[in-house]
Amino acid sequence: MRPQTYLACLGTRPEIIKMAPVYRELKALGHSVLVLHTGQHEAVAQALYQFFDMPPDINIDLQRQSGSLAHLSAALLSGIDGALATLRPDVLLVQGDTTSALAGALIGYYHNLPVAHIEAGLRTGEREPFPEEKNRELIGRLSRWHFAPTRQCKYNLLGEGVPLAHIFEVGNTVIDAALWTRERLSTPGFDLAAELPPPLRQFLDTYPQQRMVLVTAHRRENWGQPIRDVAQALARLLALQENVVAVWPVHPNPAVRQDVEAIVARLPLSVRQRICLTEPLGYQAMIAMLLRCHFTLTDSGGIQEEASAFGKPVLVARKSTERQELVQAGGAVLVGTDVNAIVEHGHALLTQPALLQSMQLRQSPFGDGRAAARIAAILSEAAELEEPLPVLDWPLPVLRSAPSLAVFA
Ligand SMILES: CC(=O)N[C@@H]1[C@@H](OP(=O)(O)OP(=O)(O)OC[C@H]2O[C@@H](n3ccc(=O)[nH]c3=O)[C@H](O)[C@@H]2O)O[C@H](CO)[C@@H](O)[C@@H]1O
Repeated sequence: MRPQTYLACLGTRPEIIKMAPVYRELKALGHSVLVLHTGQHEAVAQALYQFFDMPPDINIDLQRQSGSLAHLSAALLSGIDGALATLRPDVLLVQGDTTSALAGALIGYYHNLPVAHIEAGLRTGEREPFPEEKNRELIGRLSRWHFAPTRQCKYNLLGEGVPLAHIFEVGNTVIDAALWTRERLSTPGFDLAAELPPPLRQFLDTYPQQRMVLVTAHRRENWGQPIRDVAQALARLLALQENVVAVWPVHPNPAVRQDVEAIVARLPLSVRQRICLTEPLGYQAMIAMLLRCHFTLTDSGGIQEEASAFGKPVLVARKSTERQELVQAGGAVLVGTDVNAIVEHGHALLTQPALLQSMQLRQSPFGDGRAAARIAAILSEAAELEEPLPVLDWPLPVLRSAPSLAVFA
């Protein structure tokens, strides 16, 4: 084996969760893996790095002057560029569709480094999710290895001209992370109560038997009225079902938090007391809540994937999804943020056991928990064969002579 140095460039909660299994597997094969934390999600990041035993080697001091994506991108580009001045990794690893991942891939390209894209090929084919859809398309144009979680993702990449030899269908590393974490929850001596924020602990003690709906909402396109509608729908659902409670880890974004809190504060006590709005949860607590819930109502990508690994039905609070596999397998319904649609589907899941059962998948369409091991093996094998590792050798086809316009008709 020829040991390589990999640089994982990442900065948000879901990237840390999804990169951790790859970090672990590459290290287990004897490679060196450096971690560059971009600082995009500061509040929750350090606890996650600690949980996954993946300490950052470099932290960018990200000065955010505003909420603007342009400022964020500019700061990330110069921060990652600066960090690379002192490092010479063989391969740059990026994950998913964040602004950190796009900036990392672009800087990799500027520095002539081969880029490996983990979770490649997800597409809605629409403008939304904004800006993630465009981020992942662009990362696709900059990457040497495309680690597609599903067959559909592989087809999406083939349709964009990525050569088959560069695409590897491996599953999603989030399933690895979720199954690993579930195992830790059952380690003798593990104290879940210590991982829960005290108000949530108290809430679960008050409602030990009640069916629980786990809610999250944070997508940019849902800010404002759509998230308020999700909160209204939840309130109506709980008003219809007295024996049901909800846990909602509210995204730290002040706009999201204020909206949700204001709506819940105005509800009658009989409903309000059955909704636990909590701060963002640590990963073990989050996995425990997923295992405990009846179903989840979410606009999060990672939660859809994790829920499928645990056989939990998902109501997807979005207009479009890049995770059609779950809808097609019957594990999720795309309900959007329409109040009536959410109430109708939520009520059906709470009152029709056969429907609930039909949505409890036995197998996740997103993988079997071995995605990271496959990724590490593929990268190691490439390092054996190629000297030096090629950066990008799949140029788009260029038309050398003007074709007749009929070709485009
Ligand atoms: C458009 C889209 O779908 N894009 C996705 C987006 O990520 P997302 O939508 O999945 O983002 P979030 O919902 O923030 O994170 C989810 C993770 O956080 C855990 N969690 C959540 C709440 C909490 O209180 N405590 C926690 O621990 C949770 O279990 C889960 O693992 O970016 C990723 C990175 O590139 C992409 O991979 C991915 O396609």
